[in-house]
Amino acid sequence: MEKVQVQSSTNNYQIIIGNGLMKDISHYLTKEYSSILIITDDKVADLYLQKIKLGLPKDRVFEAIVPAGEQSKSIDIFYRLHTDAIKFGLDRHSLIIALGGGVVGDLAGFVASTFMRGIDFVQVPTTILAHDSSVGGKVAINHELGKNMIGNFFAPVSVIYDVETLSSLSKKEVRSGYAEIMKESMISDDRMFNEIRDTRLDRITNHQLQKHLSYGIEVKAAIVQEDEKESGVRKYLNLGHTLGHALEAEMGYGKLTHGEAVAIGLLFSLHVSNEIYGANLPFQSLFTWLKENDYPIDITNWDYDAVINRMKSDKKTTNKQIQMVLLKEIGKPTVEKINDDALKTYLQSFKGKLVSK
Ligand SMILES: NC(=O)c1ccc[n+]([C@@H]2O[C@H](COP(=O)([O-])OP(=O)(O)OC[C@H]3O[C@@H](n4cnc5c(N)ncnc54)[C@H](O)[C@@H]3O)[C@@H](O)[C@H]2O)c1
Ligand SMILES: O=C(O)C(=O)C[C@@H](O)[C@H](O)[C@H](O)COP(=O)(O)O
Ligand SMILES: [Zn+2]
Repeated sequence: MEKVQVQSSTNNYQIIIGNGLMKDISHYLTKEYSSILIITDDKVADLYLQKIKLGLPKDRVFEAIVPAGEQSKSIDIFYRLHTDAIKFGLDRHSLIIALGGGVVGDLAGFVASTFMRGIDFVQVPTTILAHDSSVGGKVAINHELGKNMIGNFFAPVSVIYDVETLSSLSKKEVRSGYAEIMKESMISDDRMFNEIRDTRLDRITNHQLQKHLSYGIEVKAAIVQEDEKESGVRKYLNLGHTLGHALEAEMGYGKLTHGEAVAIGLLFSLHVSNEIYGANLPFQSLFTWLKENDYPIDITNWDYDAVINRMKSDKKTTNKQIQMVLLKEIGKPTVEKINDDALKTYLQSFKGKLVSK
């Protein structure tokens, strides 16, 4: 078992990573609660809801199950969960458990942050991607016009990461989660970037996965501890997301997974970095890794103006000026303002590069 401590402005919480933690979840709760609401999605419920309930007191536990997928990060489902919480009689001494991937974590965390102006919540991540989403307290739902536009910074009281659950993930979800690990390596360490790039996701061992997850969590925890509300270095965790989020919204939530969209964004960030800084970042090498691991990178049908318009609703935008996280080198992130004309040129040359390869 591994423990990582994170200091936030409201509380100090632990990320506990290990095998088989879920069935003993009560051991890891730091207080007695008047009642507990488990929020999960229908796929995760089939796999793990009974298991987690075995470790909780029977008389005070309620459950709310939402449809699996990005579309559940919606205002309607958010409202329905508040209705459930009121009807179940939750009070200010109740706990919400977010059991699932990043969708459930972001959604349930936002419900917890707003129910009676905020009650405790625990993240119980079940995807690789959720090593990122469960840490750092960004909670949100989507607006039709933009990703995570309605949300909050609200730290969990703990993160209990039972990595045994990861064995039931599909290849698509492994791929999606690894895009964020790739991101964390790109903003922090050339050696780790090379190691991930040399990893074939269909042949990954448990040992490799746990090493990469621990690495990703350490990078994320250190950054959010230094800059919780994203006034500085936390922006680097947004590498690949200015384009990634625009694509998720433009294609329709759920068409591309978050990680698949971020993966395209990561490649684009290398392209723009090479163009702007005259750098020699490993565009070809990342492109090859993405193709070898079956990331969907078909960009032939993009409407550039629509994509640029979506990029403007990114939360880093100031005075309608898009800002992208770029790299001077692997491990040396920067933030750069980019005007719309330049962005269109970069998108066109990016497409040209992908088509010619
Ligand atoms: N708050 C943050 O800091 C942060 C960081 C990164 C991503 N995110 C958000 O996270 C979301 C993506 O998270 P995600 O990729 O985990 O998506 P997800 O929660 O939709 O999970 C992906 C799919 O895997 C299924 N699943 C979950 N656990 C499983 C398991 N153990 N076995 C089998 N199937 C399982 C789910 O039912 C779902 O169908 C996006 O909305 C993104 O914006 C937030
Ligand atoms: O924690 C962060 O900060 C991140 O940027 C992590 C991202 O992987 C994540 O997708 C996050 O939700 C994006 O935040 P947003 O502020 O761009 O919506
Ligand atoms: Zn992300």
